[in-house]
Amino acid sequence: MNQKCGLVAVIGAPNAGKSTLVNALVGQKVAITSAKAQTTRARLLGIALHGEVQIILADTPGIFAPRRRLDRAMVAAAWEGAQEADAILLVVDPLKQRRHELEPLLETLKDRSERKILVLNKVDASAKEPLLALAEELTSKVPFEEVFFISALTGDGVSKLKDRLAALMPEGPWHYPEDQVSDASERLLACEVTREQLYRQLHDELPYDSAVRPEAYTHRKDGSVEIRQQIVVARDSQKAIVLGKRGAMIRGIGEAARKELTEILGQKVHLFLHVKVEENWAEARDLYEELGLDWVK
Ligand SMILES: Nc1nc2c(ncn2[C@@H]2O[C@H](COP(=O)(O)OP(=O)(O)OP(=O)(O)O)[C@@H](O)[C@H]2O)c(=O)[nH]1
Repeated sequence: MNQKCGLVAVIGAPNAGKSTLVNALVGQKVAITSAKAQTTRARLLGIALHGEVQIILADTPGIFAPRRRLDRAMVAAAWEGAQEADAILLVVDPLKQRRHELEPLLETLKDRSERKILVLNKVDASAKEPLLALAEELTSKVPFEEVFFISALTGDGVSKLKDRLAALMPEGPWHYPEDQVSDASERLLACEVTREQLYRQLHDELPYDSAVRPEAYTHRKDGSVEIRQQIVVARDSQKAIVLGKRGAMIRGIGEAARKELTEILGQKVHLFLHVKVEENWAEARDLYEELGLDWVK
């Protein structure tokens, strides 16, 4: 058996479609997607299989100009993902290029020794001519070895990209068992599902300063799982928003998250959510560790 296995770092400005692409490559939902920028806080890995090849995808947090400690930790986590990679994919949304976030990435990428691949995403929503011009412009700035035009949403071009990635992976034994599509612990994945529901149901009312923290994850004797989570916000006024009138909002969030978790985990789920106010939680070191991020001063 000639097994192959390698790591691909997926980077790009927030909202470029990285999580959607990872899901499309893996063929099932592992990373959480959302229309709101910067939702990827923890680094989740997706594992795609292609014949004898295992492609490990680092679905990195959106990289943007870091201001606070949390942001800097996210950037560090993103680059850490790119460090040992056999290939770096830069995913760009041609419609919203977010130049202030893209330019520093291009600047850093151009001096890196890894194989670099440019992925122009969302071709389903873009015209052809500007796409070609953009590809030309970006390749003149960074020596990308290849350019792919894809739609992570419709799947257009994704299998071609996957074929190519598989061909690039070095020989070596698989790092993960065949049936494992993500090494994100179920605990963390469960928090991501709740966080996605928070974003979905509160839209722009939800402050960026909020997080979902795992409290307990217990397998009950009857085959069901009991999940307890904390929703952390920075102020009392935010707590009131999350709770809603007579708790209606948090009940709706919990119910939707529970349904999705039941489907993902394939077992009965009991989900308990608590809202906690923690001023300056973003500065709390233990939370960083729970999120799987390095503490960056
Ligand atoms: N039309 C279209 N929309 C897409 C495509 N790929 C992703 N999107 C949408 O773009 C938005 C952002 O996608 P994500 O996959 O969450 O983006 P991301 O780069 O992981 O974002 P961050 O987590 O903020 O870094 C979502 O609303 C997606 O549905 C695509 O190929 N075509």
